[in-house]
Amino acid sequence: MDAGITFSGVDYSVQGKSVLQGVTLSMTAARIGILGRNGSGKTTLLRLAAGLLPPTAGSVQVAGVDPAKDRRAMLRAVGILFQNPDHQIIFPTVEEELAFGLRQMGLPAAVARGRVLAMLEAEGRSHWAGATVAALSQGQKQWLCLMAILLMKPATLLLDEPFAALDLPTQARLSRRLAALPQRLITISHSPESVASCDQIVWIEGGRVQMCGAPETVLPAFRAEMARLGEVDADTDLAG
Ligand SMILES: Nc1ncnc2c1ncn2[C@@H]1O[C@H](COP(=O)(O)OP(=O)(O)OP(=O)(O)O)[C@@H](O)[C@H]1O
Repeated sequence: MDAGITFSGVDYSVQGKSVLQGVTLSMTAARIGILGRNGSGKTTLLRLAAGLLPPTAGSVQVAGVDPAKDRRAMLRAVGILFQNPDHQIIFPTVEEELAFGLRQMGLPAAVARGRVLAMLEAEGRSHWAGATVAALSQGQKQWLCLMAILLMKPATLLLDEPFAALDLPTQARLSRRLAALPQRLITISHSPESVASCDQIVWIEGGRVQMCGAPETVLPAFRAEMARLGEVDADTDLAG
């Protein structure tokens, strides 16, 4: 595996609001889970790691490269799956959407098309090639976005709640498929169960790293804190 993703003293503010403060992290393990409550800053962290946002202060490095400065290098380095596929999909048909990343990487149209059709066939979904994206359900759109990323074979996959819109059999299939991938996976979740098999857990709270380490250390502390907060009959502590 490569040198991973490092954050050094990263702050991120938007519209005068401080979203992340002093984040210093080294994400080098093969399977990394990012846990935290709603609004804690998880998605922002992922977007910084993908170079979609530049830090307000500090620096982010992906395999030694600033992801916000070298977008082309990032196509091979990281692929990001957004929580909402509607924020990701650009093209009207499945085939065009799947081919887009490959075309950006410089592949000729005929080669990109061949890879897209081969993947659809391997997935038993050849009939989807000309289908309009608007005709797909949310779960099917999420699957489409994941396939688009897998076609590009990035070294690290950044997954923002990848199971949120999927039914249980599809979740199980996707879990098996993700588990078998050779790439580094960084997965956001609210649920400690879904990241229990990761090698490294990053717990974000209020825009800061609350804890980072092995699941045996971080998950009991996270569960205890969530249980404590659940006892408190108020949501005034929720970031907003
Ligand atoms: N563009 C923006 N403008 C204003 N506030 C923002 C913006 N982006 C993020 N925030 C704020 O930053 C905080 C963290 O947002 P973020 O989406 O990173 O949280 P999250 O941990 O991924 O939440 P969730 O689990 O609910 O998806 C939230 O309070 C959010 O309102």
